[in-house]
Amino acid sequence: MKGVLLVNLGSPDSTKVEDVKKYLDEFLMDERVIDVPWILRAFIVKGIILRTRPKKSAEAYRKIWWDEGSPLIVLSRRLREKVEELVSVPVALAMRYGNPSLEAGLKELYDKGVTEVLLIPLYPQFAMATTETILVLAEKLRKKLFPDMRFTTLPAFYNHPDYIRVLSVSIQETLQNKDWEHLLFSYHGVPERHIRKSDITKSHCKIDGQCCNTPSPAHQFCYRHQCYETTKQVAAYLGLKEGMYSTSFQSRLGKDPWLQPFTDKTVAGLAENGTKKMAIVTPAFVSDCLETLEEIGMEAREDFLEKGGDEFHVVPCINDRDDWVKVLARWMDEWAKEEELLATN
Ligand SMILES: C=CC1=C(C)c2cc3[nH]c(cc4nc(cc5[nH]c(cc1n2)c(C)c5CCC(=O)O)C(CCC(=O)O)=C4C)c(C)c3C=C
Ligand SMILES: [Fe+2]
Ligand SMILES: [Fe+2]
Repeated sequence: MKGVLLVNLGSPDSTKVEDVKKYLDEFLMDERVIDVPWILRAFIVKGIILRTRPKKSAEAYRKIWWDEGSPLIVLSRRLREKVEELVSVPVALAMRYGNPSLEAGLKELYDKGVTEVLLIPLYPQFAMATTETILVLAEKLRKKLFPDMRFTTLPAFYNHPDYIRVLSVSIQETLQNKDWEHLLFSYHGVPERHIRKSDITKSHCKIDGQCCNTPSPAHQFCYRHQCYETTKQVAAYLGLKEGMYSTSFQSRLGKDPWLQPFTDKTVAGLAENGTKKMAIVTPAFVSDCLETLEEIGMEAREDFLEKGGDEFHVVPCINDRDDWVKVLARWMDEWAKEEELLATN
């Protein structure tokens, strides 16, 4: 029997400092997130980051937490419920870190008799720190606990026409009747090293002005290329002219070089250069979360207005929009009917 597992990043169980610490410990000790040898990672994470960050992050989570819980979890649950109503196979939900765990999600399907699983990492663009770590853990759990299960993975959908349409329409709807001079596409950042590590050609990704526009097999796993491609295709769909939009990367951590330009500097620069009305969309996130609601919706907004901007419009993530639910359900049905996944890719 077939079934689907939707997998998102995860959140702490509550906004208590100890729960945030437990979540950050599991998240940041992942070798695909902080990709240094274990001993150094343990020193950085346990010896430095976990001493101060949980308190600060817990305060940030408190500002965005909903009565039902973490926005990311609540929105992912709503997505699962809505999708399951439209498809003929069971759909479970799991988080890479925290709860409901990947193990619990697989077990839920297994207990229903599912042995053929479609894994859907809820990330439009591939990254070692997101998609890859889900697939690695899922395979580890399969081997150990569910050896008769078989997995198929939904490929990154950063350029799929259905996804581009849903994202573009969500932008159109949010910005209709609003004035804006510049639309910023802000993606979660990653260290530059992650891009080089995922380069299957070992020589393509120079992280310069050219590589992401030069066709290469490396782009199948290049987060930076995939982000720029999402921007390009949405801009084409919306008919945006050059100069009206740009791409940036947010949420950096630590001292390594991370993908640039940075969102905070870009937002400040726009205000300082006289942009009065801006809009921002965050396509690396399918569900609204700490990084969109607090970092963009609160911090970036405040900074833009303080530096002279007048209007700051935030486009919500695609969350559980009906058109997105229908697209996901169609992809699942195509897989269940053994058609080629994302055949238009
Ligand atoms: C080295 C650190 C990090 C990498 C690499 C990274 C990549 C990455 N993350 C997301 C999506 C999300 N990240 C979120 C929170 C978050 N991310 C990091 C660090 C890295 N992320 C931290 C420390 C945190 C926790 C919050 C904080 O203390 O600032 C979230 C929000 C989770 C929530 O509960 O709301 C998401 C979603 C992507 C897509 C990505 C690489 C492409
Ligand atoms: Fe992150
Ligand atoms: Fe590139």
